[in-house]
Formats: sequence, structure tokens, C-alpha cells
Amino acid sequence: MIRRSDFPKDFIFGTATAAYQIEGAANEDGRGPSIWDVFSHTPGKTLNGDNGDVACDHYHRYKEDIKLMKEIGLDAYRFSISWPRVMPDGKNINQKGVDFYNRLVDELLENDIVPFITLYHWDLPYALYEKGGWLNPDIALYFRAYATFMFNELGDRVKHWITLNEPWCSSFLGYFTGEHAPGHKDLQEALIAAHNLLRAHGHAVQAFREEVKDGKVGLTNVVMKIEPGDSKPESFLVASLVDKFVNAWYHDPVVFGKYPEEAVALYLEKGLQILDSDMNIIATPIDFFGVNYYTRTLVIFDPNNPLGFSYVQGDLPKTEMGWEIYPQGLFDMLVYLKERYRLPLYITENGMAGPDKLENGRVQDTYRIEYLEKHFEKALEAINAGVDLKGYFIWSLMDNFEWAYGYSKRFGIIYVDYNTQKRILKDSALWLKEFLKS
Ligand SMILES: OC[C@@H]1[C@@H](O)[C@H](O)[C@@H](O)c2[nH]c(CCc3ccccc3)c[n+]21
Repeated sequence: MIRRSDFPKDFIFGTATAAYQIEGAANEDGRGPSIWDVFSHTPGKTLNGDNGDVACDHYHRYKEDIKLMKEIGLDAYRFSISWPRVMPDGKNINQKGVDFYNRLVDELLENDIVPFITLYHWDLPYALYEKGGWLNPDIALYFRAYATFMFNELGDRVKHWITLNEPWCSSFLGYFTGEHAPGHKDLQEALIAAHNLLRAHGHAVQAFREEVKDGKVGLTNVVMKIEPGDSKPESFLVASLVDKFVNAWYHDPVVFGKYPEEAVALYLEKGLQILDSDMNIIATPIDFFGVNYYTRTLVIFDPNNPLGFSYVQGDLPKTEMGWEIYPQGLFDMLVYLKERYRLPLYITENGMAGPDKLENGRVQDTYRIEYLEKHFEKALEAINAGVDLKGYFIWSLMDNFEWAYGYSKRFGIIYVDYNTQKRILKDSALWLKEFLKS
């Protein structure tokens, strides 16, 4: 049985959330609309028309939530700042919004919990979207100004920062499949957005080096273990190609200053030019990569699909998201990232959506305890294999707004009764509390 003491002394365990998924208070104290406010209020975009207007009401209940983190014994907490809460139009300051994050950080520090801040977790100010959003090259400068302001405001107390959460999701889901805000379905736009997201990241890192001398800054990507879904040689080729488009695309430029050649070919085919000056900014050195790992993805060669491949379902046990439970993929990807990029790593998200039922005041999510144990074991295996893994943030602290799935998917180790906003520690939280003492 794995114990906390098996991990390095300074290894940190935490939980992760994101502003639009938990805060609520969407129209309070001067907060402006984000693309997710507009998207979730657009009929048909989210399950049951669910939106983040109230969510977990964390904006008002943050002290209680921090007390629960303390009770569980967490070392750290990863959260995101709502850009439109601090800059309603993407540019001008809303002091009440800024004050909330000052209070939040101070409360965390008073409870000996280390804050990790994600600057952008998908909630772009709608006013900037109206100026082109991630399709407008100027977005990188707006983001730089926002980042600079937040570094100045909180950088005296917050020393661990993440520029973007999963640029792959923002570009591919937001601009190609349209499943996420702003719901566009255009490959060329997705390519432009991807590039501007990485440019924005690079500008923020440059600003960070000027504003927070003693801090660490990184980029969080979704990391998927891509495997062939059948034994055809073509499927192995396709798996390697998809791996480049999902994983290498958002890691290579940041470390090597160049895209995988398959991606460059696609940019050129779409008549998009990549400037060397852009790549130099994108490759501004970072201190770590954040790894969001959940599952593997199986692909097979499919000549009928314009992209040449299609996804197939694996036969391993799955979570409520339909994602296979595959802890080995975590080990494989941590070793892959270490060998290719030689940077320290944090697992900034790992967790599962479960069929959580509140019965007699209890949620017996034994499946989530097993999930976490197996993934903790693989993280420890990676450390013992030489990976410089520095921490592990469970997704998520509490049940919250799961984007297009609304409130139907529960990822929390704390159950949220949305009718009463009552928080109930699930068995997994009670298990984690004991684990953290072991
Ligand atoms: O879905 C659970 C969480 C979200 O609630 C977080 O906001 C987001 O950072 C996040 N990313 C992923 C993995 C990315 C992914 C997206 C689509 C399909 C498969 C994996 C899972 N999650």
C-alpha cells in the first residue's frame, strides 16, 4: 500500500479548480462576461443549458472551502484567475475583482496552503473576443498586460504560476470541433488560435522574468497517451502523427522554438506564416511543464476521415466521461516528457468523474480511491525512474461545472449539493486525509 512517506520530502499534494467552474457570482462586483458566459447561455451548447452563473458559489464561500482543504491536509491549491473579473473589458481594472484574489491568496497563506495560479483557464473576456479573441495577434499583448498586472498584484505572495491551461483545448475544441467556447468549427482558425495562444504564453513568461524574480512559471498541457487501436502498421503511423498534433505541438515550440514538421506543413498548406520572431518569444525558457493526464486515446488508420484517422473505444474500465482508466499512460507520458524536454514536471490535473451518490450523508467513491492510488503509484514509479516530478494536483477539489457536460459530471473529492451549496467530504477525501498523514 502506497504511503505519503514513499514520496520525496518536498513533494507536494494538492487539488485543482478553475474560476469559471467554481466561482459563480458571474455578474457580481463588476465582473464582465467571458466567452464561456456567452457560450453556456447559448441554447444547445451545454447539457440542460447549465452555466457558471452560480456554480459552487466559491466567490462567497472560499473561506469555508479553504478550511476543508486544511482539514484534508493539502499542501497546495491550484486555481485560476478570471480575467474578466479583474479586467471586465480585458484591459481596464475592476478593483473589486482584484480584491477577491487578494483575499483568496491571503486566506490560503494563513492556512499554510501554497497557491498555484493559472492565469488563463478558458474564460476569455468577451470584449476581447469581439476584437478577434485568439484570432487577433494583438491578443498576446493584451494577455501580457493582464499577466504583468497580476504578477505585480500577487507576485509578492504567489511564487508558482501557470500561463495557460491546455492551449490544445482552447484551440482544437474552441475553434475546430466547436465543443467549447467560442464554438467555431474552422481548422484554419484553430491553427491561428494555437499559434496566438503560444505567443501569449511567451509574452507572459517574458513579463514574469521582469516582475517576479524569485518565482517559477510554466505551461500546463493536456498530455494524452496516444496508442494504435488495432495492429495495422498504418495505425501505428497514425498514432505517431496524432501524438505530434496533440502532445508535441504544444511542447516542442516552447522548448525547441519550432513546431513538429507535420504541424508546420499544415500551417503552410493553410497559407499561414510562422515568423522566427514569434518562435523566439514562444521559446522564452520556462521552469516546468504542468501535466494534465486522464487517459489514453486509441486511434486507427481511417481513409474515409479527412484527417486520416478515427478514434476507437478501448476495452478497459471507463469513468463517467467514457475515458479508460489507464494509470500506465501516466508513467509513460511522464518519462516521455522528461526524456524529450528535461524540465521539472507537476501533475497539474489527474482525477476521474464517478457515479457519485450521496446516501445517508456519505459518498462511497471507492472507485475514486482506487483510481487515485493507482495513479499515485505510477507517479512514484516515474520519480524512481528519474523523472523530476515535484507535485500532484487532483482534479478536482470539489464537484463543479464540467464545461459542455454542465453539472452532470462529478470530479470532486468533495461532493457539492447544488440545491443547498452544502459541501460533503467524499470517502476519497477522507482517504486522502489519512494518506497525507501516512
Ligand atoms: O474534464 C475534466 C477537466 C476539466 O474540468 C478541466 O477544466 C480541464 O483542465 C480538463 N482537461 C482535461 C483533459 C482534456 C481533454 C479534453 C477533451 C477530451 C479529453 C481530454 C480534463 N479536464
